Amino acid sequence: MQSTVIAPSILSANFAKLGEEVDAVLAAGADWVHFDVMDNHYVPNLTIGPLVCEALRKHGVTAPIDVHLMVEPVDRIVPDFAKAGASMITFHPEASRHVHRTVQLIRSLGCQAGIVLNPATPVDVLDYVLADIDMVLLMSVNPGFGGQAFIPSALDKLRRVRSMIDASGRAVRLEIDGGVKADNIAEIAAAGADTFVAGSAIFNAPDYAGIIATMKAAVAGTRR
Ligand SMILES: O=C(CO)[C@H](O)[C@H](O)COP(=O)(O)O
Repeated sequence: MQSTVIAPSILSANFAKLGEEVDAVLAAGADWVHFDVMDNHYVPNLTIGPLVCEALRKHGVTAPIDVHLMVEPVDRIVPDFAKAGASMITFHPEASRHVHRTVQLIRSLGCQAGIVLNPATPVDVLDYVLADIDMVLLMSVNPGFGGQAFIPSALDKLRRVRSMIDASGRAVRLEIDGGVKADNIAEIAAAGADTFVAGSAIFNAPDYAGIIATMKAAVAGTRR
C-alpha cells in the first residue's frame, strides 16, 4: 500500500481566485492538486486546459499536479500538459484508440501515467497495462460534475483492483474520485484506495485544514 494522498479537486474551487485556493489547500495539508480537464465532448462539461496548469506553476505551485483528462481524443493534448507542468496524467481508455500507446506517450514526456475507469467500465483493460502504469483511478461517480453521490459498487471494484495491484508486485497507486467525504473515506480506504480526490467535501468546508486532517485521520484509523 502506498502512502496516503489527499488530492483536492479544483473543480470545486473558486475559479475567480484559483491561485489562492490552491495555496490554501496545500498549506492546509493537501498532498496533490487534482486538475479536472473536461471537453464538453467526452463529458458534458467544459473546464480548464494546459494554460491554467502552466499558470499554477508560474504562480509557484510545486506540489504534484494530477491531471485527469476527460477529453477525446487524448493524445493531442498530452504534450501540452506535460509542458505545462503536469506531474501525472490519467486518461479514460474509451477516449484513446491505442491505450498502450497513450501510456507510452505520457511516460516518454516525463509524467506518470494512469488509467481511469468509469463506474460501469470493466477492469479487464488493466490486465494488459498494469505493468506499464503508475496509477489506477476509479471513478465513483459518472465523470463531468462535482458534488455527486458516491456510487457504492465502487467499493467492490476497489477491492478487486487492489488485489490486482498487490498481485502485480508493482508500486501502483489506487486513486478514487467522486463523492469522497469525511464520513465515507474510512470505508473507501479499507477497500483499498490510497489516493483520495475530494472536491466539494474540501472546498465547501469552512476550514480546509480541519477537513483534510479529519480525512487523513479516518484513513490512518484503517491502517492500524
Ligand atoms: O472528476 C470529477 C468529476 O468528473 C471530480 O474530481 C469529482 O467529482 C470530485 O468532486 P466531488 O468530490 O465533489 O465528488
